[in-house]
Amino acid sequence: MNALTLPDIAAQASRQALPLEWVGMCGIALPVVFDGQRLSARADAGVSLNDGEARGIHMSRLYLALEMLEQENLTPALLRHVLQRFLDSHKGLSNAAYLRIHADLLLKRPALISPLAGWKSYPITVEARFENAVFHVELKIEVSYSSTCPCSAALSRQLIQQQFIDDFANKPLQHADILAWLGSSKGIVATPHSQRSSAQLRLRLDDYLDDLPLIAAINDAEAALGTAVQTAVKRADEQAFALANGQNLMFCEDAARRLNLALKRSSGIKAFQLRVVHAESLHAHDAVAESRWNWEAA
Ligand SMILES: Nc1nc2c(ncn2[C@@H]2O[C@H](COP(=O)(O)OP(=O)(O)OP(=O)(O)O)[C@@H](O)[C@H]2O)c(=O)[nH]1
Repeated sequence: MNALTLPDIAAQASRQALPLEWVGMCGIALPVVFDGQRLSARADAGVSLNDGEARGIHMSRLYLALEMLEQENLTPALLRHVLQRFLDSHKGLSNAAYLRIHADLLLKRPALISPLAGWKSYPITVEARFENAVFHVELKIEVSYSSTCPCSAALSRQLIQQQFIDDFANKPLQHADILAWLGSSKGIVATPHSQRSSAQLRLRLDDYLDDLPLIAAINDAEAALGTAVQTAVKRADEQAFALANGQNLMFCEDAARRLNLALKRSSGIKAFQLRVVHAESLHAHDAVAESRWNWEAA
């Protein structure tokens, strides 16, 4: 059999000599390891194509470099190695390398009162880039929480007062009657609206971190928000959640401000952008607030 040489189109000269900012593959399936968990991930891997004369990059070389992520814990150092391999395998063609990893991180969360626990899924993206010999890592994290509208709560309280006036006007106030009234539907004639809400965090990390502060950032964000969505829930937990929401009324502006203050204190973060989305049950549209810190400077 004749040994034919395989045609290599990527090695041809480009008809239009033009550099490209990003060339690569998106949506590559691969397992990654983080905090002892094997996560099912999707990767976007790319390099710049600075040599405008070259027809194409070598996709397979980027793909094969991703093997490094299969066994080793995902750290800034590992991401840097992968990006360095992207560049080493594209000498003369590329001077910037990019990697985005999308996955869902599962964390076990205890119930508020009962001795139960359940898993919660957090969509994360780890984004690393090597540009002009400088290495950067960013994290994107989504955290779900519950928010109860403070305005709606005040309006509901007013209606409850009005109902109290209607039911007890010109009557002697008896403790037992009031207690029974409070336990009836008239005692809560109006309820404030609450919604499942989402905080989308984009965190630029300090240089030379040993680990990705994903779990710490999630924990700090949930502590600041106060009413993270729950996993396993018995009635005692639901009651505690109702109380927590009643003590934690917030507009989207409140949520954004709280997160801003908490993330400034969170370690390993040198800049951030955040966006909170309250998927309103009052409206068919969302209430949204955004905040950033050090973003342009970092
Ligand atoms: N550059 C480029 N390659 C593509 C594209 N779509 C598919 N490929 C394929 O990706 C495959 C791998 O490309 P290379 O990494 O250059 O493969 P190779 O030449 O066998 O590997 P090397 O010898 O390391 O260069 C090739 O078969 C390409 O046809 C595209 O849009 N651009």
